[in-house]
Amino acid sequence: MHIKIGTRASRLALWQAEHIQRLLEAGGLTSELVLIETKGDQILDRSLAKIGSKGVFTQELEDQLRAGTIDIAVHSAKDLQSSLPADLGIIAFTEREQVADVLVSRNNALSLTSGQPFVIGTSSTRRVAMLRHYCPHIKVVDMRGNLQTRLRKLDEGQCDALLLAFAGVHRMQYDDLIAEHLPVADFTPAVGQGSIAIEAAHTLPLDKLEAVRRLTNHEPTEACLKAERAYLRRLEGGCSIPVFGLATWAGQNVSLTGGIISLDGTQILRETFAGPPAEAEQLGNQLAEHILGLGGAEILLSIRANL
Ligand SMILES: NCc1[nH]cc(CCC(=O)O)c1CC(=O)O
Repeated sequence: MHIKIGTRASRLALWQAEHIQRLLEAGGLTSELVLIETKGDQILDRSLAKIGSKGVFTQELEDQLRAGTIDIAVHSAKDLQSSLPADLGIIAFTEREQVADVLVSRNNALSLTSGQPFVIGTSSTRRVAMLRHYCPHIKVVDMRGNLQTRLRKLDEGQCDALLLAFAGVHRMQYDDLIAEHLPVADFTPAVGQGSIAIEAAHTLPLDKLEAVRRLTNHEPTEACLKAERAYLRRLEGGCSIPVFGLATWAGQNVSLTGGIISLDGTQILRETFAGPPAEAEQLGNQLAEHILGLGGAEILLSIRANL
């Protein structure tokens, strides 16, 4: 069996696609990569929040899934919108990498807890809001582009440090630049961070779907991501809304922590619910209802009005 894998062409996207290739190859499947450019790769002068987050890194891949020119599309789970079109679905989530955000700098002595002021480059509304909340002494500058572009801007002196997902930094082998791992209890990651999602059209032949799923899907991660994504979906948050969520597999249960933070960092809500993995999506929905009831609905309205 031969699988055509659609992927973006950034180094991180290629690492992810090649990771999937290795998993397929270990099970005796051959595959090829089809490189596809998305709007998010082309438009680099505007913030993601302004482009509109919906499908900005995924639309062109989804078009080719429908056309059948690729069998599967590989995405960072974090970049995949929480509601997929009816004719597409996620068929697998890979085992999750460490989920935390890390502080990346040429100066390994930098620390967010030391109280020393410095400048961080990030374009993530979640990270900006959390920095304002937990680290008001830190100045934040907007910084887009792929990892390599951001590191170049760091070296040009546009900032002293970046705030990034450990998963991407590690996969690109920049571990030497990690000055600090941030605690997930405060800097709760974005939904899906650290896992790779495989998307397919419902027209994908069943034998291919089953083979890909058997070789790449990690069930505990899948249950966690279902809970997180249901939470995000209920809040209708794309990746540009500062909603966060992290589920872990705890004994027999999935434990889901999720919340929302206002853009200026002044208001933050975060709660934890647990339940059986078979009801992961209900768990996400229940937590979302709870957060909305606590005042999350008002925070969400003001975020939408200000993005
Ligand atoms: N939004 C961009 C993006 N999508 C996935 C990752 C990192 C790897 C991952 O979490 O899967 C990143 C960069 C970052 O946030 O640092």
